[in-house]
Amino acid sequence: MAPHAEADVSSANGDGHQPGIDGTIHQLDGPSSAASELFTVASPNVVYTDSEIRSKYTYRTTSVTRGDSGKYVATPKETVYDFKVDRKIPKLGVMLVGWGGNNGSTVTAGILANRRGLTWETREGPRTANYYGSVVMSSTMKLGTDAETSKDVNIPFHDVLPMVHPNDLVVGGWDISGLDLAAAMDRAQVLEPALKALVRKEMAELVPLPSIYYPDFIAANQEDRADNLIPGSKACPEHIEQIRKDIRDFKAAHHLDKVIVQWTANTERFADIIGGVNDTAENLLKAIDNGHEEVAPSTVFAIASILEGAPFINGSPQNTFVPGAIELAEKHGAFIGGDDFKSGQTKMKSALVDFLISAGIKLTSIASYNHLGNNDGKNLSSQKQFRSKEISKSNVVDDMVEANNVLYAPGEHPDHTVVIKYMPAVGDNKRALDEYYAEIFMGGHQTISIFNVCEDSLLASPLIIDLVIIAEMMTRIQWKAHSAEAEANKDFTNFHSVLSILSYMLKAPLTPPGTPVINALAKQRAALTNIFRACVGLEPESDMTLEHKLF
Ligand SMILES: NC(=O)c1ccc[n+]([C@@H]2O[C@H](COP(=O)([O-])OP(=O)(O)OC[C@H]3O[C@@H](n4cnc5c(N)ncnc54)[C@H](O)[C@@H]3O)[C@@H](O)[C@H]2O)c1
Ligand SMILES: O=P([O-])([O-])O[C@@H]1[C@@H](O)[C@H](O)[C@@H](O)[C@H](O)[C@@H]1O
Repeated sequence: MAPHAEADVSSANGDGHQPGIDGTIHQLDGPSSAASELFTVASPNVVYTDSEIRSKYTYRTTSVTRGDSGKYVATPKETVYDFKVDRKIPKLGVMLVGWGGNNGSTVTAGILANRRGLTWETREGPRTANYYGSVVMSSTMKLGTDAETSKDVNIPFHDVLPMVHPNDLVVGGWDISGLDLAAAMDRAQVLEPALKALVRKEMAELVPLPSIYYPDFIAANQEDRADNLIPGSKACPEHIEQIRKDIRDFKAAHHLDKVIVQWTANTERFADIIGGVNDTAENLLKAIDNGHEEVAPSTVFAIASILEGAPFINGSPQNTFVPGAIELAEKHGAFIGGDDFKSGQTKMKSALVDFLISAGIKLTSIASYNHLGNNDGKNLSSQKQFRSKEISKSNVVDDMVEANNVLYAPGEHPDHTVVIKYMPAVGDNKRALDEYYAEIFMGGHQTISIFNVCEDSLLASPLIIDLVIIAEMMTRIQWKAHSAEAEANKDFTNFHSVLSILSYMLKAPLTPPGTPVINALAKQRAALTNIFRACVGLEPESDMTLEHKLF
């Protein structure tokens, strides 16, 4: 295989041929992406054609105003939307920036193992490939209640809309380290030897494309792996064009319908927001033309993806999406999402804090310590990179605190500290130690202490998959305000460029400018689930179960 050639993870041979694309592997494994018709919605508001699902959806909210007396006035509000879902499941490629890292190599091997239905020996006995930890592939949603038994009927999340199957993903990407994916897998020290042996041949065929390297944005301790570089140490138009060409070439080589780019490379330092440099789309493009040193590699990848029409997702905490990048995405109608995979300690926090505060327990202190020994931890041992992570890990409680003005006065919030230490010995198996301290009834206290061993890359990899599948699904959903006289196809439009629907998978969710950030895990999942349900004309999941209460 030519050096730096990306390849479908399913390529069972080394000549660059993509059997997965041509269906050879599929014929062996059977089509995994055939849209399973698990259910249809019987409603005058939902119409199925061969190519589309159309639904008329009444969105019910409550508008609140202050009356003259100072009392709130709550007014139920209804807005009717038309949704249109393209049922054609595309041939989808994902290009990972940082493909040779722990996450990149692990998710690639995981997709390959799932696609081939591999089973391998471990100390605890045989294990078979799965997608545990993926909301899309391993969780369910309530479809409704059985008409006869009144029991809940739950369906796999993946079946609510015609989504891409991760087994069908064609994976490629870039890395400043030139190791092939088999060597990268060994370097990562994440997967069992028996599993690695089963995928080694295919993984060895996968070699990351050279990437851009601006030393000032990541820890100096990363320099020793930077041997696979595109010339140039600061942003320039040539870097944009090279990355755009890489995306086009990857799409053409694998006969893809779409490509999604996802950053799973090192955490960068925050970029300064500078008027005239990165505050607008025009200034940002000009800054790149002028080789401004404050434009980060992740922002260059985001710009290249936006200009190439490829959704770009940031799995790291840095402020990739400077204001100019967001404006550029909006101008081009391109999708972006981020920031920072929410995989372990913070995911737990965004559920536990929601539980405590919504239970009326006054959380007063959160101490979050963690140590890890992988290369991510090595990079984060540098203060500027740690600061990026500290920000994304610290803001996750804000919405839940602000939502409870009984417990917290305006501006009041729990003490919250985040510590990350690099301890090579534990490798990818991050230790997260948390103490939650709260005031309870009549001056009492509750102390919750958690010791949480997160195998970081095995928790992050399913999120990488979910982000790709959901972002791609969003490219096939359009909406318009319902009006009987509107022509059938007139006025349909995409969701906003900033895909806040991805929040569940992210620590510091990016939202459309001026809109609130929701970190509470249950709310994030409900938003994702209920938007997808609305696209097939179904009401939001309700746990009222009046049918079980109104006898
Ligand atoms: N549970 C998790 O693993 C988790 C959770 C949240 C966020 N993250 C973030 O995901 C990212 C990846 O995590 P990881 O454990 O895989 O880290 P890693 O260090 O193993 O992998 C990062 C890879 O990016 C490469 N890289 C660095 N700069 C690059 C550039 N400019 N272009 C291309 N490649 C570049 C490195 O060579 C490395 O191979 C980190 O930013 C981390 O903070 C990870
Ligand atoms: O998602 P989470 O477990 O809260 O956060 C993790 C941090 O605890 C860890 O230090 C870092 O290396 C990972 O990239 C990830 O961000």
